[in-house]
Amino acid sequence: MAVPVLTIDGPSGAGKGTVSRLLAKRLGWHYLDSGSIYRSLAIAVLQQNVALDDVAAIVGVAQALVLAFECGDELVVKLNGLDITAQLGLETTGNAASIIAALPEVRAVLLQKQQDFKQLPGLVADGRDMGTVVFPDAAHKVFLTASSIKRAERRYKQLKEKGIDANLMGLAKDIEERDRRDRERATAPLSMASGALFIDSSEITIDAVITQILDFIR
Ligand SMILES: Nc1ncnc2c1ncn2[C@@H]1O[C@H](COP(=O)(O)OP(=O)(O)OP(=O)(O)O)[C@@H](O)[C@H]1O
Ligand SMILES: Nc1ccn([C@@H]2O[C@H](COP(=O)(O)O)[C@@H](O)[C@H]2O)c(=O)n1
Repeated sequence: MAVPVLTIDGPSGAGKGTVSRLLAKRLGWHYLDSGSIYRSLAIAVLQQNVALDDVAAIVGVAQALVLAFECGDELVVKLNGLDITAQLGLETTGNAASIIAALPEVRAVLLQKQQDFKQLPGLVADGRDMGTVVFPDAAHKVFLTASSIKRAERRYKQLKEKGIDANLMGLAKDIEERDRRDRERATAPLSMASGALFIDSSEITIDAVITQILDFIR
């Protein structure tokens, strides 16, 4: 039986994770936060003091990566049995993830780990290349974006709520730099999949985004 897949790609802070988690719950489907895999790898690489340009060593860390995901209201991620959820959302983690995600050898190792999430009754997958590379045959594809200043403001609020110190201008600069790297890399760059529904969430609520996607897939 074919497994229905809904892919939601877009830049950092567009709301992909929030919307995907809520949709997965609503539909009773599995959820893949592919960014958390790249982020977990970045944490493992940094923990082991591997340089971010040492391709062979990073591939070794990727091959040995043992991750467990617990998807409740918040996603809990364990690396080799240890809870790394608190480190996942840090900007340093996101920036390191984006640097190693540009390496084709790393993407090749992580491809199957992501495809393994495709299981009945269905999957909502969020990331940068879900609809273009990882699940090109997905039944439904969405490209979710928002202006970079809105995304920086949302990220700022999110970090402050977690008690993490943040600087709005610094966040905006980091987000733009990460977007540029994700869009311009040679392998699996961030781009809109053909046939995807385009949504700009700058001026609309999370509920409105969810309604548009549910209307699209029904
Ligand atoms: N339409 C919206 N209106 C207001 N706030 C929103 C909207 N969409 C998302 N947010 C808020 O923006 C923040 C970032 O959202 P989220 O983490 O889902 O983005 P993301 O695209 O998954 O980012 P990343 O790719 O970096 O993981 C969250 O605090 C979320 O609640
Ligand atoms: N499918 C994906 C998902 C993520 N990345 C890279 O990881 C970085 C962190 O992702 P978040 O979604 O958690 O912000 C992101 O900037 C990308 O470089 C990816 O390449 N492909």
